[in-house]
Amino acid sequence: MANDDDFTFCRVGPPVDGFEAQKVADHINEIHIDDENTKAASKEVVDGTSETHIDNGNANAADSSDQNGGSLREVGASSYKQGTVGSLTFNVVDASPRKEVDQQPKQSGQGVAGSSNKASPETKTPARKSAPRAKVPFEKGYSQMDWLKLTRTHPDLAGLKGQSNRRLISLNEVKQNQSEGSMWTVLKGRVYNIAPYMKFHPGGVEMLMKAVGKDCTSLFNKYHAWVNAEFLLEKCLVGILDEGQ
Ligand code: HEM
Repeated sequence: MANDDDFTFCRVGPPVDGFEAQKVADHINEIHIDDENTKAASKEVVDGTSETHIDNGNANAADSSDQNGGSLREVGASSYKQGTVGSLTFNVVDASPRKEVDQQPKQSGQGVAGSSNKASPETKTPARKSAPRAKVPFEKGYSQMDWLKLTRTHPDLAGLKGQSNRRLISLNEVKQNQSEGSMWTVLKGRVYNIAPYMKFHPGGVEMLMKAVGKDCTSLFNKYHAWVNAEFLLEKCLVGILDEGQ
């Protein structure tokens, strides 16, 4: 060995047969290294002056650095320590696999994908069950913006021809309006002519056709309770459903 004062060793075991530790260090039994990864104490051969205690953990890092002049550095997946005892310097390399504690923050980062972090309730991301989207690409000129423009410019989208839209309408009358320009539906107690909205409906014509001639409130709520139909269909209002009939 070129420099007798410099020891570098990797997690050595207890002295092997025939090796007399006492000849190398007087206080060999007072020296121990606690490794949190294994909790197994390894006895190291150094020139002990007083008890030397090295913890492989952040909480006690001061023990190793301050008292013994050692330092802790992270080298890839292993930890690497350098310490001094008396005039001797020594290095401890822990090449054991990283503990689960180190892996936990990484797992919580993956929580968004909602896959493999079942063990910890804190890191669990609530699984959001949403219905599969069934939006239909709109034809040119039939976007929601185009619909809003039309509602502002068209004089009679409902097809009222001068009639009041506060009129009470029976469900029977709603059923009778299922022709091309006059497709009535009931939504939340109001009767609308949805014929002009057909090609603008983001869920497609086929879906909206299911609403024609009947009360579509439950279907509407099933797919998109959040949609503000009162606003969207304001100009399509024909009347109020006569609940009594
Ligand atoms: C009667 C008035 C209705 C209006 C004003 C209306 C309006 C809308 C609007 C604004 C959207 C886009 C929602 C979004 O982007 O989040 C939409 C999507 C949709 N609508 Fe309607 N809708 C009506 C009725 C219905 C009915 C009766 C059905 C089913 C039979 C239906 C089925 C759908 C579907 C499947 C979508 C696509 C949902 C998605 O993107 O996840 N709609 N509708």
